[in-house]
Amino acid sequence: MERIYLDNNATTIVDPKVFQVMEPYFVQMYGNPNSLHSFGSEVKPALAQAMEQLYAGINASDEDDIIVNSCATEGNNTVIMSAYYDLIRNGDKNHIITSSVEHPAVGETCRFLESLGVEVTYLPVNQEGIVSVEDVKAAITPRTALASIMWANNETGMIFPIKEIAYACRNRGVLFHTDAVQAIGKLQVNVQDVPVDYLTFSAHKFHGPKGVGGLYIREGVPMVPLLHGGEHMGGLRSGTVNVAGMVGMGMAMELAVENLGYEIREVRRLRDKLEDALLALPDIIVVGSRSQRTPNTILASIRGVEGEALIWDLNRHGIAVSTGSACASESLEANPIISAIGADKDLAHTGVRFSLSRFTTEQEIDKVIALLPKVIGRLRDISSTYATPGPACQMPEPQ
Ligand SMILES: Cc1ncc(COP(=O)(O)O)c(CNc2co[nH]c2=O)c1O
Repeated sequence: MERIYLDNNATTIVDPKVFQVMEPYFVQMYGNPNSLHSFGSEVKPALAQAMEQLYAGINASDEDDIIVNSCATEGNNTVIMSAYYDLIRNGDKNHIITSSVEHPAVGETCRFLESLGVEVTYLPVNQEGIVSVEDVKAAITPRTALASIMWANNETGMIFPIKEIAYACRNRGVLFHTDAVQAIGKLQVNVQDVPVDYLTFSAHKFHGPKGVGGLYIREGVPMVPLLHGGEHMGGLRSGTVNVAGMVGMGMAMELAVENLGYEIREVRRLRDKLEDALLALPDIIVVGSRSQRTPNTILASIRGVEGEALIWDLNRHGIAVSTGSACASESLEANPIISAIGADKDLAHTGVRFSLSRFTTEQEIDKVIALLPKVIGRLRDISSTYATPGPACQMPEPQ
């Protein structure tokens, strides 16, 4: 059976060009870059080039740092724990600001710090699923150590006003971190234009390998390492460098920037084609306006159809989608994002996320469009809660 992959916000295929540059560092040039002999020294030029690609990809200046780690979960933990060690445990701060729709790598790390006595403000989102910069400003106190707000949400694709939030934090002397995992390769990320202090990303979200990520640290801002035990990454992240992974991530970053125009035009066109077909069916809503959304993502709520049921039915036809972050895929709980925007309980159990990539083809989208009415119709026919097409789905009234 031909399979169609529409879960790119969970992970992406490694671009063949990325795999090609990685391969030699598994079986030919496999030395440890810290070794003094030729096996170690021969890999250094590739690491230097990869670092240049990462700096160029987010327009970082030479004075800034980018540390290569294992993933965005590690990067998010590193930033938040650094704020705790440096500013809260050893300083006079005791407050962190984040949003109620962050990836668990931020949300659960903040909850862990609450167990250590840190005060955390979880900002709400509006019915579009977006955090307001006014809410960030209002939440800042003299004891706020850090604000951490994602650039784009992994379930809805909604893009947050990060430039405004970054300036609001800078003007009030608060360090600002953004989780840019769902932004790299989908919108322009320029740290000269957007004054973030920390920024995290993960290679497997933009056609690089799993198990390698990056943490950007602006010159002069504090960083207490999470991992100790060696001088790797200037002592900011100990552990033998994942040479092949770093080389692959550098190339993936270069290609992500190179293909941004295609993503914004062509991937968006295919996403809109699929979204239009979904909205032509009765009792379906999509979270958030397209103009405020990453070009590849649709979070749809399909009245009368449990999200998991639709996933399994589509999976039987070879189509891969998800109810949201893979981390939550096993749970049958209401989709927290749809709940957060104020939609009713029934809708919150019917969320399904479609996320495309530059490798998605028009033929694949056409096949999914042809199949959806049958799959949704079958599930509604056997649903105990869905009788006939209800009133056109209304987004909840603004509170
Ligand atoms: C915004 C965001 N931050 C952090 C992470 C964690 O990245 P990792 O540490 O490299 O895994 C993810 C992964 N998000 C998803 C993983 O599966 N479905 C998702 O939406 C994410 O979307």
